[in-house]
Amino acid sequence: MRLNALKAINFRNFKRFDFEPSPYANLIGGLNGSGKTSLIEAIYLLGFGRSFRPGGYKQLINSSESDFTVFCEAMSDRDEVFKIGLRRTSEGEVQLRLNGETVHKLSEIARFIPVQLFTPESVELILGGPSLRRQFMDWGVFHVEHTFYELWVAYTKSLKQRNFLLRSKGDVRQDSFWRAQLARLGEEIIQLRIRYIQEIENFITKSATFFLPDVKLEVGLKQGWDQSLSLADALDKHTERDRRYGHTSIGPHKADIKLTVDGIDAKLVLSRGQLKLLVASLKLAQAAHYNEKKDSSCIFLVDDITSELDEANQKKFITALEGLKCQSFITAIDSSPVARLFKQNPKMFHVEHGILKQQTEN
Ligand SMILES: Nc1ncnc2c1ncn2[C@@H]1O[C@H](COP(=O)(O)OP(=O)(O)OP(=O)(O)O)[C@@H](O)[C@H]1O
Repeated sequence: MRLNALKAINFRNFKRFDFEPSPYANLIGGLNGSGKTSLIEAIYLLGFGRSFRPGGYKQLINSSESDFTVFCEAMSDRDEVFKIGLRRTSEGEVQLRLNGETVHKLSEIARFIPVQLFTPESVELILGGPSLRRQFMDWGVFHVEHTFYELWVAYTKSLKQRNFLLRSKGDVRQDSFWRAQLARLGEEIIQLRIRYIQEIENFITKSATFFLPDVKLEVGLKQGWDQSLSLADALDKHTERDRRYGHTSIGPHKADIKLTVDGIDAKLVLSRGQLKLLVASLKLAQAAHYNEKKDSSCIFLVDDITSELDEANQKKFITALEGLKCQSFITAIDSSPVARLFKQNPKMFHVEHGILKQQTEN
């Protein structure tokens, strides 16, 4: 998938930007606070329906306006064109458009914009809690298994219902109904995740070897309950405890990805620089798997590449992106040295005080 055109109105410090990116590499330069991150944030928003930065959607609306709009024309690798628009107002109204029609679910537009993000905060994927790794895994499952989203929505609804019942010390018979629902949906979810992790494992180890040749990484899935039990049996076993604490303590909502080096948790043995390279490997592996499964490519958003990777690793990262034929949007304060790392010249842009201009010379 590639963006042929991207437009935003009243988004962060931009009154408006409207441009036609390269189908491959796009480099966005500009001083601190000029609007580079905001530009890639607009693309992320189309792929996830929310920002990757803290603060709610109101922060995204230009401070002197009351709504923002982001619009793109995307083209699949089979040359199908999708026109996607998202508008949010300060009153909380959300409008989503797909090919001129109103749609109601973010997932209906998100599945057309498969976005990978690599920023200075991405190291949290390893250092942070399991929810970030679940999000990473579920991005992949969502994009390759179309049944996943509905299953996940149904599971989370049942989980909320059961937790409400547990907190309010409700009817035991109702609890066995919700346990059965969770067990049925949860087993389906975990099967999709197991298959995904099995498939992506080789991509991850190959990509990690490229960036960290001396590290022997192992990847596994913690499914969220004792693997020797069915989810129904595990939920039964934990019922007393769950009633006492008022929430469901096991299930796929507690899953995690295990990343180990010589049997030890990667975050305990790798340096901070190595952890960044591991994150780069994970994101590129996910994109490579997506390419192979979908016969289509992801869109890569990379914020502040020079602060994240040394020059040799910037070169490796860019070589990997070029190999995957991904469309990329890469920001850097000084983008000229980064441009020289590409085999094919990237399209160059410059942002100054919320005004985007294309640069004609590298
Ligand atoms: N809702 C908003 N309305 C107007 N301006 C905003 C809004 N939100 C953030 N800004 C401003 O937009 C500017 C651009 O921020 P952004 O993070 O995109 O810059 P950047 O070029 O990535 O900077 P850096 O290189 O320092 O990371 C900042 O000056 C910020 O204060």
